[in-house]
Amino acid sequence: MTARSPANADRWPGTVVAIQANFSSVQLDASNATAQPDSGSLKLLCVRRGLLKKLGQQVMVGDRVEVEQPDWQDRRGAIATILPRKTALDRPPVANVDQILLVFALAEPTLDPNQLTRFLVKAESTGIPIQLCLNKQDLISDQQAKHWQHRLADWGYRPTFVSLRQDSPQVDALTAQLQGRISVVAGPSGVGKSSLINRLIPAQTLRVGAVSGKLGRGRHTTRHVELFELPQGGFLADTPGFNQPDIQCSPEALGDCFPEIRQRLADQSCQFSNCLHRDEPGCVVRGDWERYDYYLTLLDEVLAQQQTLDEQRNAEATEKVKVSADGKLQHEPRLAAKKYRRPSRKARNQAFQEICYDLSDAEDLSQLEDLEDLGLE
Ligand SMILES: Nc1nc2c(ncn2[C@@H]2O[C@H](COP(=O)(O)OP(=O)(O)OP(=O)(O)O)[C@@H](O)[C@H]2O)c(=O)[nH]1
Ligand SMILES: [Zn+2]
Repeated sequence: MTARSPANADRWPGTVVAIQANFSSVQLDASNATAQPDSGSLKLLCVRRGLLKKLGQQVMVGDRVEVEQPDWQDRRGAIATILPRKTALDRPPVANVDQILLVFALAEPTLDPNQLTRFLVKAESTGIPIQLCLNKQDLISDQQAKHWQHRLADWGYRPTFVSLRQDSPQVDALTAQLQGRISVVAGPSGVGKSSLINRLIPAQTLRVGAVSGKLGRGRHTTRHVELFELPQGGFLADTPGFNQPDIQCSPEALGDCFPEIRQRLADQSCQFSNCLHRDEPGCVVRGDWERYDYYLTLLDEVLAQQQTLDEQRNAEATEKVKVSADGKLQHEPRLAAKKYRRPSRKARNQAFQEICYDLSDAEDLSQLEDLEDLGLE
């Protein structure tokens, strides 16, 4: 985390840990502690400076920001700068994620290689590094653990085996992997994600980390993403948003989501550069490896998806689909030029309400110009 420099002495660096409506909860860096007593590990409820709004810059959970004019008493401030993002996940919407912590159980529920593959491919498709954690080691024999270790090594993964029922030293190894990083926890239901988070973040921290007032929504609502600070530094995002592993990537990109394929293509090349590794001649990927059939199944899925998308795009280009009062789809020709269409009354009202909401928080009056832009003055 960056320390404050004299040049930006009135700006306080921090990380956005939650967003609700127009407010961001910003956890200030611990390095601020010397400048303001009690400001380290302090959260401020912040609005966006008017200029950021004019530039159309949205704040995301995980964003590194600089806060101005902190009101230490009321714990409020204004976000003056959003620093460039290293990464930006879509679902869940979190910026600067360093790794995805994928949690599965070795038993109860039974470790299903097909389901694990779907989650792994989904995680790989983001391009963000993956840490695989296999929990409930206490429920299987050493021999079974070895079997999974070798099997997953063939897939290209080196998981951390843990048991949250026992004092597992491997949990410390996991702690070290998470330190100083932003990690998103993902995995199916019942594998022990909550148990792991409770182990990694003692109850005290969680209580302190809980948002209040205007930000106070449950941490398990789908829209809500929140980062929890780890005692050793770093943040964990626990979110259900990631947990439907619907694979959305192009057929050409799917191969990149399998370490086995990456490995084969690192050593040699297929005859055709756009090879999808099915039945093309001169393919170096096709062959006798465990997950090849899973690859083919997922390939069929993404090919079907792409076809649907192409059809939708073609239809959208020439016509508009509307749902009539009796639930039937109606096709209408598309209006030629956008500028002749007035925004709907609903859209204008919504935009108006959003701006009023902002104004009621008295950020500054420059947003009145936004009203003019919308023709609502
Ligand atoms: N035997 C055993 N049981 C465990 C272990 N870790 C968690 N459990 C149990 O597994 C069950 C599910 O754990 P949770 O932590 O709620 O799992 P989760 O992944 O958060 O589940 P969801 O909230 O449904 O997503 C609970 O009954 C835990 O007590 C473990 O290491 N060994
Ligand atoms: Zn090929």
